[in-house]
Amino acid sequence: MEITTNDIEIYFGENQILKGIDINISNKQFIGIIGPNGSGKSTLLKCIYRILKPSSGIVKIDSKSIHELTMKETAKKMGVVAQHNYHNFDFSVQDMVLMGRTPHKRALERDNEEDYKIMYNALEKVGMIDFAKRNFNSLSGGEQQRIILARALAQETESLILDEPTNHLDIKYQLQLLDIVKSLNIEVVSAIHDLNIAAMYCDKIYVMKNGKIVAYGTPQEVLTEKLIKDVYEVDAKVNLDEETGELNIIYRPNYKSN
Ligand SMILES: Nc1ncnc2c1ncn2[C@@H]1O[C@H](COP(=O)(O)OP(=O)(O)OP(=O)(O)O)[C@@H](O)[C@H]1O
Repeated sequence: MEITTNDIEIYFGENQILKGIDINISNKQFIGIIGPNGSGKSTLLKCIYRILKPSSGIVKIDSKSIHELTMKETAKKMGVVAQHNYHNFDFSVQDMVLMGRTPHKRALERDNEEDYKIMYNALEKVGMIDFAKRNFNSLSGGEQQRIILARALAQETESLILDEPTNHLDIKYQLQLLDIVKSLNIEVVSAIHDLNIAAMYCDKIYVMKNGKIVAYGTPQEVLTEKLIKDVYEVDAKVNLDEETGELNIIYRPNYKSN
């Protein structure tokens, strides 16, 4: 499946937050979106998963505008793991994950055995099976994040949209979450702050600054010392591990530069 955005612009009041964004997510690639705080990453993702309507431009799934699709059709195509998980109602963990099945069901159709199987599989996959009966709001931030991933897995979509999915996670679960996502072998687009994580998992990276895409390419092409300085105003040393071919980014704090 393919997701594209054509010349997306969005204003909040007089402020233009996205200034003509063209991106493409296809070929089962893991696409990262990086950029400083406030550069527009979440806003772009929200346009893709239909929380926001762009002021102009279109988002397409397989060359069809998403606004020609029903919400249910969209929810069969893309699952979302976003940053804020606050829920007013205190659902049980298993009910949260079963919600992922909604797009596959008719109105008022009850969850069947197959849905329960998918829910338990998803909980197993994220290592949260023992939490099935707990209340979602009683979980830690990291546990909640893994449940939200389980819900997206239960949705069995053709693509995933992730907005800082590893925010609350310790390093083990950061890697676990992204390993699970990577193993799905579907199109993924993810906003990521940690550049080393981006280097490890992304096939391609878009770099945003002030509402524009300022660079695009493989991690090795994009994550240069110059770009990190230009975009983040941070001095860094980028090493390429010859054995693994992996990038390793080390930051230089200001107090060490003087
Ligand atoms: N509903 C809104 N009304 C007004 N301004 C908004 C709204 N939503 C976002 N913004 C502004 O748009 C800009 C981009 O926000 P966005 O959340 O997309 O950035 P981001 O790159 O995801 O940042 P972060 O790395 O901090 O999560 C910010 O300056 C933010 O304050």
